[in-house]
Amino acid sequence: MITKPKKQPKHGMLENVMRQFNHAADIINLNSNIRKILTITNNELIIHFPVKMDNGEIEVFTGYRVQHNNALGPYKGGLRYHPTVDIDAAKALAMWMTWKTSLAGLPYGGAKGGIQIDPFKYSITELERITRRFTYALGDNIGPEHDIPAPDVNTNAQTMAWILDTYMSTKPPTERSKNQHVVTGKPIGSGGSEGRDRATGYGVFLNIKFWSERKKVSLKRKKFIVQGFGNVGYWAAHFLENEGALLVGVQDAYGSIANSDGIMVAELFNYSQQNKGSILNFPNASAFENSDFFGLECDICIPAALGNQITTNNADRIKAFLIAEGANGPTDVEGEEILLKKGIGVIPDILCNSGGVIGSYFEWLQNRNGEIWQMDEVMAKLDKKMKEVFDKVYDKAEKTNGDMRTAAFVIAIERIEKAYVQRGIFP
Ligand SMILES: NC(=O)C1=CN([C@@H]2O[C@H](COP(=O)(O)OP(=O)(O)OC[C@H]3O[C@@H](n4cnc5c(N)ncnc54)[C@H](O)[C@@H]3O)[C@@H](O)[C@H]2O)C=CC1
Ligand SMILES: O=C(O)CCC(=O)C(=O)O
Repeated sequence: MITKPKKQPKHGMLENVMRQFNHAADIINLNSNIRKILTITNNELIIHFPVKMDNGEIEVFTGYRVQHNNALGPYKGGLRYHPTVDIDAAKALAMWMTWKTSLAGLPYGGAKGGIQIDPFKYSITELERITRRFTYALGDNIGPEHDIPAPDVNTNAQTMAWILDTYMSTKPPTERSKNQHVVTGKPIGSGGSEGRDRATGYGVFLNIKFWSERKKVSLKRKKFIVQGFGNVGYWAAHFLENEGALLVGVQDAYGSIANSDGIMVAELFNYSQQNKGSILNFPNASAFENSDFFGLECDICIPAALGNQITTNNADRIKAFLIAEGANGPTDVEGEEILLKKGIGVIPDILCNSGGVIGSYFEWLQNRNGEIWQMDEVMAKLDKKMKEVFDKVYDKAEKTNGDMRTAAFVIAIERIEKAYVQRGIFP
């Protein structure tokens, strides 16, 4: 069994998102001044901050927050704790957030950030101090009506609760309760919303379902594989299994497992919870080489881990008829060209994983309005919104005889372009 963490992908996401943007901008002949604005990020913050470790030593960490564009509303996007977080990764991920929130019709711009850290090397008390010091250092560069972080890779509701508490403690007592929506993805008891935990994975599932309905394909007994069995991968697998599909392969940071007869999602989840979040050595599946993962026999493939996973190295070996991008930027431009040539459907990240930020928007609205929505209400609203956005993208791709990513980018960019033009900046 493979026991060492996998080699992480090289950075290249910034180049990827820029190529995706420029391709769509060329197609719509985007106003050159607006293109200039959207090509750069508004603000880039790099923070070096010291934290006392459990052994009394000081360690200095590097955190990032990049705010790409806020033409449509406050900056919005997650915080990632991972060794690959750097300024280029944060810029790329912030840009994808701008296109995602615009495509979803939300009143938000795009941002992203995080800390360059392997969180598994630190104790929970150290992670709390690191998060609090980072929040303190960010100061009013975040804020409920300015820039609203949320969970991403290796951050969760607990991380958001620490950020909320630290941010609130910097405000006068009379202001504190007005700041609950400075982060989303909080625990339910601290202003979090029902359904936000599953919103991204549920959105991935819905996109697969809507796509299959359009193609008149049943999901019953369809085999699927998932890369990344964290928040997004687990919930997407859970909902797909409920629909009758069969999980046959999983890869996480530690290794790959497969069983062509099916892996029970709940069993694997319970196992990974007791195994420090890893699927390694799961008894009801066999381990195999990481490099063979995307070549597994299956119908649907869900990359739900990091960027640049489907590339020229493996795209031609993919057997699935559909790629549903749970992760941000999992497919690079050349990889996608190969997939499209092979006739494989690709539901692009800015559509496929947008259930998360839509769920965050619902949380933010509840906090702002002093409301508490029930789970069924949240899920019904998410369903409705995802269907609207999916239909827009699918119809546009069909009408223009193009791919869904280009269609999604065109819709997203045109909405921002319209906002700039309406304000009279670019007559
Ligand atoms: N959490 C959210 O609401 C949203 C997350 N996303 C994107 O979904 C992806 C996954 O995020 P989460 O599930 O929240 O993170 P997570 O931290 O909950 O889970 C990440 C999973 O990926 C695995 N992983 C890490 N490195 C890997 C590698 N090199 N190869 C294979 N697996 C690897 C981990 O072992 C873990 O199972 C990221 O790209 C994130 O940006 C997108 C929209 C919203
Ligand atoms: O929920 C949010 O605000 C953003 C989640 C996120 O980081 C993403 O969609 O990539």
